[in-house]
Amino acid sequence: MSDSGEYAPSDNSIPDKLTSKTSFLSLKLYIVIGILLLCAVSVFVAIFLFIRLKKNSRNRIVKMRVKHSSGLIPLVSKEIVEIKALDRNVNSVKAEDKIGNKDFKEPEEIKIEIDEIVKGGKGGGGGEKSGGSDASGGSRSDVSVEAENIGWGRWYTLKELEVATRGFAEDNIIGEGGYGVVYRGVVNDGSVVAVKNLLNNKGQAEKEFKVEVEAIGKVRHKNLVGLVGYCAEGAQRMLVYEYVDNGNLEQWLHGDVGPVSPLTWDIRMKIAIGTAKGLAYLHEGLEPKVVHRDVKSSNILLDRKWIPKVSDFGLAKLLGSEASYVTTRVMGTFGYVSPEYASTGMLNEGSDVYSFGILLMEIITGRSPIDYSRPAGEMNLVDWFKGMVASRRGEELVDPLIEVQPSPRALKRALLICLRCIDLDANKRPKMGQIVHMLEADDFPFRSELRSAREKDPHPSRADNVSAKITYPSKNGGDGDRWR
Ligand SMILES: Nc1ncnc2c1ncn2[C@@H]1O[C@H](COP(=O)(O)OP(=O)(O)OP(=O)(O)O)[C@@H](O)[C@H]1O
Repeated sequence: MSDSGEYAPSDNSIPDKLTSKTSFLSLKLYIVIGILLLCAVSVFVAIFLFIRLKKNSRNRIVKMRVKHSSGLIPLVSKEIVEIKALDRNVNSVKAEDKIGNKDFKEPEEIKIEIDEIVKGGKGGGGGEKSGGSDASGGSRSDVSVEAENIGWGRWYTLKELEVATRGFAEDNIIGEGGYGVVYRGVVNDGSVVAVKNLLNNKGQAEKEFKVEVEAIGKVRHKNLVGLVGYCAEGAQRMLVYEYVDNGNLEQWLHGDVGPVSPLTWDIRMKIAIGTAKGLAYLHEGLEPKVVHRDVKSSNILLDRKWIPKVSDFGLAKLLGSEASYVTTRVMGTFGYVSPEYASTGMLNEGSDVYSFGILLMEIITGRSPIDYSRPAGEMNLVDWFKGMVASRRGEELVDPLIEVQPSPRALKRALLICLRCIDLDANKRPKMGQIVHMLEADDFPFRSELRSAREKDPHPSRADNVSAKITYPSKNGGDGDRWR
C-alpha cells in the first residue's frame, strides 16, 4: 500500500517473480516450476506402474508355484500350439521325410476325401438326460437341487464344487490347460477329485464339454482318467475327474529331476504299454470308437506306482465304426500331429497312432518333439531320430538320464515300433492293440532264443509260448477288463 492508501504493486510482487528470469537456462520461474511439476508427476506415475507390475508378476509366480503344490513333481514350461489352419498343401508332408534313406518309405500322395461326412457328437445324448440336467447349454439354474446320480457318475451342484475346492481357491489350482483351470478338490464323500473349470465361451469349450460328458462319462479303464461327474449351472461348465496324484509324464521327462531320472527303462516301457492299452480301448474296445486327437506327454497322468492314465478327452470326437472324417478345424499339439491330419484335417485313429509314436520317441529319448534350444539337426525329434536309426546309432538315442541301459533287443524293438507308428502311410501304421502286443512281447524271448531253448528242453513251460499267442479284442461295447 502507498502512503495515500492506494495499492501500488511492489517490485517483488508474485506475478513479477513468476515472470522473472531464473539462473536455470535463463528460463522464467513459472516455466521452471512447470518443468519441475511435470517431472514430479512422471516420477509418481513411473513408481505407480512399477509397483503394479511387480505385484502382477508376484501373483503369476504364486500361481506357478501352486500349480504343482506337492513339490515332488518337477516343473516344466509348456508350449501348447493349436493348429488352426486347414492347410491342404501336401508339400508339408513331403518335407517330413528329409533324410532320403532307402530304409524309410517315400511319402505317398495323400488323397483328400472332401466328401467325407463330419460325424461328430453322435453319443446319443444319454449322459445328461439320465441325470435330468441340461448340459447342452440350457442352464440348470436351480442351485438347491441335490446332486444326482447319473448312472456313470454324478451331477454336481456348483455349490458342492465350491465347497470341494474351498471356493476355487488359488491354493487348489493344479494347473491350467487350453480349456480352463484345473482345481484339486475333496467332494463330500471324502474322495479327491480334479475339477476342470471350462472356459465360459459359447463356442468350443461348451461343445467339448458336451462331447466329453456324453462320450467319455461311461468309459472306465485303468489307463484312462475317469470322469466322475460334471456340473452345468448357468454359464458354468465343469468336469469332475478322478484325481491322479503324481503329475504328468511331461513333467517327469522334461522337468528338473536331477542327474538320474526316476523313470527307468522298465518304468518307461510300463508307461508306454499302459498308455497304449488306454488308447487301444478307446479305438478298439468301444463302439463307436473314440479318437483322442491330442495324445501327448502332458496328457499322460501318472499315479504313485507310475501307472499311466490318459487324460483330456476334450478333443475327442465320436466316430462311426468304419468312417474317418474331415474336421473343419485341425486341433492338436505342435510336434505330435500326424502329417495327414495337419495337412488335410482327415482324422481317424491312425492320427493317434502317429502321436503315440512321437510320444514313444519322447519316452525313449527324454527329448521334446520340437526343441528349439538344440542344434539345427536335432530340433525336430522325428528327423533326428530317423537319422540316428539309419546310421545305426540307436544306443545314442536313449535318454542320458536313464542309468541302466536297456538290452539291445529291447531298445531295437522300441525303436522299430516308433518308426512303424509314424509311417507316412497311415494305413500301414499298426493298430493300438497290435502296439500293446508288440511292446509287451519284449518281456518274452525272441523266436531264435525260443528255438534254442526248445532244443535244450523239449517240454517248454507255458510262459515260453505266450509270445506266439496274439489275441485281439472284439468290439463288445466296452469291456475295459480285456485291456487291463
Ligand atoms: N485328473 C487329474 N488329476 C490330477 N491332475 C490333473 C488332472 N487333470 C489334469 N491335471 C493337471 O492339470 C493341469 C492342466 O491340465 P489340462 O488337461 O487342463 O491341460 P494340459 O493337458 O496341460 O493342456 P491341454 O489343455 O492343451 O491339453 C496339468 O498339469 C495336468 O497334469
